[in-house]
Amino acid sequence: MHFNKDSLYANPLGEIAAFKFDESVVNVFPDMIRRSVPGYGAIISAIGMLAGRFSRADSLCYDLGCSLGAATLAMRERIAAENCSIVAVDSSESMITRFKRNLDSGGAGAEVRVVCADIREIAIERASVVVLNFTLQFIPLEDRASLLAKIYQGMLPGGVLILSEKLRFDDPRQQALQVDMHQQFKKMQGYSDLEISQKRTALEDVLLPESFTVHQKRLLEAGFASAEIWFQYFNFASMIALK
Ligand SMILES: C[S@@+](CC[C@H](N)C(=O)[O-])C[C@H]1O[C@@H](n2cnc3c(N)ncnc32)[C@H](O)[C@@H]1O
Ligand SMILES: O=C(O)C(=O)C[C@]1(C(=O)O)C=C[C@@H](O)C=C1
Repeated sequence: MHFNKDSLYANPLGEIAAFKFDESVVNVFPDMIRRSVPGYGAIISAIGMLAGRFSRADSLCYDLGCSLGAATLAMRERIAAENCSIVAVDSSESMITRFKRNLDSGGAGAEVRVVCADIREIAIERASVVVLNFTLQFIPLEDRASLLAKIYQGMLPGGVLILSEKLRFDDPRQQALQVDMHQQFKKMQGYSDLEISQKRTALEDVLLPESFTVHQKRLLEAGFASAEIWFQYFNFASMIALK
């Protein structure tokens, strides 16, 4: 994997284009996500642990919005069930091309199928584990309920959905505090005020965070028996929904 340092927003940009998962982001992605999402590494390893526990024989594990496959690779290491493979899906061709190239260089464990597609358009079937690791936040608000309902319907009884998201808070003081602490986290990771503010502009209208209450309500409406937060670090959280 390439570990180029993310300096995409380091210089003043005249016009700030909407954030896209293109070639320039792919080149710096592992560094960008690790320095932008507090707790990212902990979440990736827990996804591996959960896949080890919930994966079933003759089932599929889905990594939806897989990017360069960090969650897929963590799951692949831990899946011991017979005839259980991983379907990794992303709509960014640049991400998928790079992920396939990295995957070709080897590694043991569950079989992995890498697919370039829109997750709103693929079939979900025989799923024991489904991962949406910081992906749902990029799906238009009006499409989120139907996507979650499709996932629920494609899951086997006893299956798990791991949903990680940037959260927003209804209380204005909480919202201001948590956003501010996240910015402080980014500064401690070496991002400048300019980088932080230009990235914030690029993500506006692209990354749409919702509150935990909204996520939980929608998961229950999709059919899940329960949905709880298992990890939170400021305004970034990961939820477990059980079928
Ligand atoms: C923040 S990244 C996900 C990080 C990744 N899951 C990980 O754990 O490293 C969001 C990803 O979702 C993908 N994405 C956004 N909308 C999508 C859609 N409708 N269908 C498929 N992938 C999508 C983007 O291309 C991007 O790679
Ligand atoms: O909120 C931010 O400042 C972020 O950079 C978050 C975030 C994400 O949550 O996906 C946005 C885009 C990149 O993929 C990496 C991190």
